[in-house]
Amino acid sequence: MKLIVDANIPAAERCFGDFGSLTRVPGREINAEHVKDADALIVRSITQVNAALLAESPVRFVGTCTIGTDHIDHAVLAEQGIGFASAPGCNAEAVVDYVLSSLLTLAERDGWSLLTRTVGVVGVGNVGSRLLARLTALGIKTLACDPPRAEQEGEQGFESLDTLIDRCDILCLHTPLVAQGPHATYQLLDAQRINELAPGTVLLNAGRGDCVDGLALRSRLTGKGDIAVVLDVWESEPEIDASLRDLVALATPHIAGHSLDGKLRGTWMIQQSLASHLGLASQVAFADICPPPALASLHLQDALPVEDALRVCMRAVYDVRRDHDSLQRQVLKQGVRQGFDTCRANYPLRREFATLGITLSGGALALESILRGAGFNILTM
Ligand SMILES: NC(=O)C1=CN([C@@H]2O[C@H](COP(=O)(O)OP(=O)(O)OC[C@H]3O[C@@H](n4cnc5c(N)ncnc54)[C@H](O)[C@@H]3O)[C@@H](O)[C@H]2O)C=CC1
Ligand SMILES: O=C(O)C(=O)[C@H](O)COP(=O)(O)O
Repeated sequence: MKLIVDANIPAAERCFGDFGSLTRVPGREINAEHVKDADALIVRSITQVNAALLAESPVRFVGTCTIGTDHIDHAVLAEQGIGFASAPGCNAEAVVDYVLSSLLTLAERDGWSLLTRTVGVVGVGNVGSRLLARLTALGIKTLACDPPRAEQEGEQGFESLDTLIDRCDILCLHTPLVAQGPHATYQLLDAQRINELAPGTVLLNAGRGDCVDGLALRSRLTGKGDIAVVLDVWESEPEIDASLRDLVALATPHIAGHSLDGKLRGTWMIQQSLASHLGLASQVAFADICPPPALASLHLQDALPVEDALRVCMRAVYDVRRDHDSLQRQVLKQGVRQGFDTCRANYPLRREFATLGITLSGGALALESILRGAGFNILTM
């Protein structure tokens, strides 16, 4: 069996080596020539899997080691009877870590408290529901918007997007890109909604770039300039709007989900799906491919203000400022397109909050529930 595998998929040899021979190709370069004699194609989000790619290909299985599937033409796969799997939820915890890191960083930079804000979460799936759970555990007031779920499960617990815009200090977008239909998300935040954001609002998008009208966002930032924006995802990646990047408070190159744990979980889930597609038993356990973290534990022995304690623990694991700075540096060096992709290809090792064990003593014992709520692993001494 011949497998074409995105070069940025970790542990691919370990996970897919038993199925056949692997050819590694950078995701943006995978083309019809590569797949003309392949049996399986394993991608991440940057390979457009469509009729043009698959027209002359005998591929029988496509797997994407990602949550999002907007790069996949599902109709073409169905027409050609090609098996498909994605990795729902694989990096959802990493995205939540990213959101908390971003919000606590902005709070510190601009002198406000996250704990007193109301946060609106748009898209309450694997990412949004985990984010809501952690925010709630931190005692933060939240509102949720998910019209497809409200339609299926009833309105209780869900609000309209307009209510969130009206009542929230912070708006976090975690919607998939859906081009058409009653719940389309293409430019969900259009010019009108962007103009309706109250001064001081923080807008964070870690869903898909096309869910926000970038030109309208740029006008709001160059005009009134009275909102703060965190963007991990962009229209036209990797050729992102350089002037929008200059205007936002935190700009990162679509890495919110790039924890090692999240990437490995994605690879492993697709390995499981391919094994089941082939009617084989999977030979790889997740524990076989996921290494222990370099930083296993941290001890806090006295009281700290709550948000300072959160930042100390969070930054021991992940600091979003590193990714923001790295994009800025790389864009200056190589230009927007190349800089964006270099940051992603050379992404440093990052673990999830849950990999950090925290022990507490003295005054720090009072921080137990808040640190656990933020996603850390509280160890007993
Ligand atoms: N920046 C990054 O690195 C990452 C980005 N993502 C993006 O985040 C998206 C969400 O991820 P998950 O939560 O795991 O997906 P999911 O499929 O579990 O949940 C998506 C939720 O959005 C809701 N939704 C759909 N249309 C909506 C609308 N018009 N308004 C409000 N809600 C709507 C759905 O009903 C669903 O509950 C992915 O599709 C992907 O595009 C995911 C992982 C990493
Ligand atoms: O899982 C998703 O959906 C994502 O957006 C991925 O985290 C993006 O990862 P890459 O495919 O860009 O490596």
